[in-house]
Amino acid sequence: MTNNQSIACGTQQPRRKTIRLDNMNAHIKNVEYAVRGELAIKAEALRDQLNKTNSLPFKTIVNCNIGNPQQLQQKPITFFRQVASLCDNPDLLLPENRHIVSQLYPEDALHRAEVLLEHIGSVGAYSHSQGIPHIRENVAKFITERDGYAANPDNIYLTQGASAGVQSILSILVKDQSTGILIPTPQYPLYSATLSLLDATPVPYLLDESQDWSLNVTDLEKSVSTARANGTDVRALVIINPGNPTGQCLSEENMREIIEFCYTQQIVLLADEVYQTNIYEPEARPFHSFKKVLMSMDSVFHDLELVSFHSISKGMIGECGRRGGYFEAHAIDPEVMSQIYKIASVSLCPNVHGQILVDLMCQPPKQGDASFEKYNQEIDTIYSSLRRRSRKLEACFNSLEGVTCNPAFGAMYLFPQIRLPAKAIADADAHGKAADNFYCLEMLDATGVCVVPGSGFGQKEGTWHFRSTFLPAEDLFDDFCENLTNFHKQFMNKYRD
Ligand SMILES: Cc1ncc(COP(=O)(O)O)c(CN[C@@H]2CONC2=O)c1O
Repeated sequence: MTNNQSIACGTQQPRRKTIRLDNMNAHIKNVEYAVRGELAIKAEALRDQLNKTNSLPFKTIVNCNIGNPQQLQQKPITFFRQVASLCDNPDLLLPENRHIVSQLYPEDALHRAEVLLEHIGSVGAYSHSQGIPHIRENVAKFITERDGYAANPDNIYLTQGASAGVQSILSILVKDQSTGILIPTPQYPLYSATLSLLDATPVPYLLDESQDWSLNVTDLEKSVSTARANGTDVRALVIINPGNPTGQCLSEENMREIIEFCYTQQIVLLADEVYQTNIYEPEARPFHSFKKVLMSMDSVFHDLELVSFHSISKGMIGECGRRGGYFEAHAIDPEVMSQIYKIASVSLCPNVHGQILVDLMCQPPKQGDASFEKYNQEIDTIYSSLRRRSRKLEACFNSLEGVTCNPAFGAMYLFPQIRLPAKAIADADAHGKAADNFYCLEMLDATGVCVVPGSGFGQKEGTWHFRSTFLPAEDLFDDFCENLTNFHKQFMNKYRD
């Protein structure tokens, strides 16, 4: 029987797919990214269910799994959206429209959009692959003003969020499986996921929960010497400061030790500083950039290879969806810089909307500008609310039986340790789940709150954690904490030994 005949009478075998799980890129199958993993997928399914029935014990899903402020009703910064909307619709700037538009937009927003468009042309055009030179000059100016040491626009790349910058630099650094990259435990899984994709060797170093998640250089040295003894070519150290998921903020002294360590061990320092304005104890734990600390040290260290990352997704801005960020590549071999440029050019350019927001993040309204008061008031309102919510949720977690939680000195997360009854761990095992994952699934089913199990970030053997943002809107926060408290009591009673 011909194929057509077999199709006609419905007896044809299903056509074998060309691309299948068994023959696709195996490195992709090894990738894990818990921030949007099992819990987040189940939360979306429950959200769909809520839209159809009210059969669940809660009315909404609260996504505390991801640092996505505007998903949880945080308002965008007015000035930023004014300038962005004018850049998107330049006819608004035409003289014949000015008398109407100037009733809706402040003078400094109109002027900023005109200046940007002089350098951009159209937001619909490809830009320079490194990012628009004018914006890179503004980023360099921001870094120089922040640190007190010069930054070169040629060493700055605008990126599709910090994620794209991190993945680009790691792909340059990783030669083959023997390449080792030091990543913290716990870590933000962008790093472990990208190393899986590149088939590189993650070299974990433990953060000390008993010391506010501090980093001990002695532990770094042990990790490096063990890895190198096993034939791993350890080349780079990832530092997330302020920390995700742990919220720690490094002291200047600790940073100097880390810089000396990298310099003597011939290790490239990758400084993920996307939370540099999410600083909740600025007196006790201020933010210092690694670039500033490096340049403040003896000039012998100034040749250390350092790549620093920043993003528009965090801080008080939270423009995650616009995908904007940058990295500054310091003291990188010029021939390697050419390779970085080549790879950037393969993707043509980062999106221009994200670039505009990077410009606004780095050069916001200044004292005396028409929009300064409103801008400052919006930033302060968001900042003080984040700080209050951080402390409220920390206190809530520390009030729970068997739970301890370090304060968040920075970032947007808390990472409490949960001590679970043996029966709960046994039940988790029976369900084929890690104990913290099982606890988080039970929390989601009972409250609609979606968090991420500590196993998605890595944790010290024998400990269990979960990560939650403190982003739910402040007017819902007391209910949010009460729901978590009630769930925890029920869970602990259910599994009490
Ligand atoms: C430490 C760190 N670096 C980089 C990024 C990437 O940011 P971009 O949006 O600029 O690519 C994130 C995002 N934070 C993720 C997303 O939300 N919750 C998280 O843990 C992050 O937490």
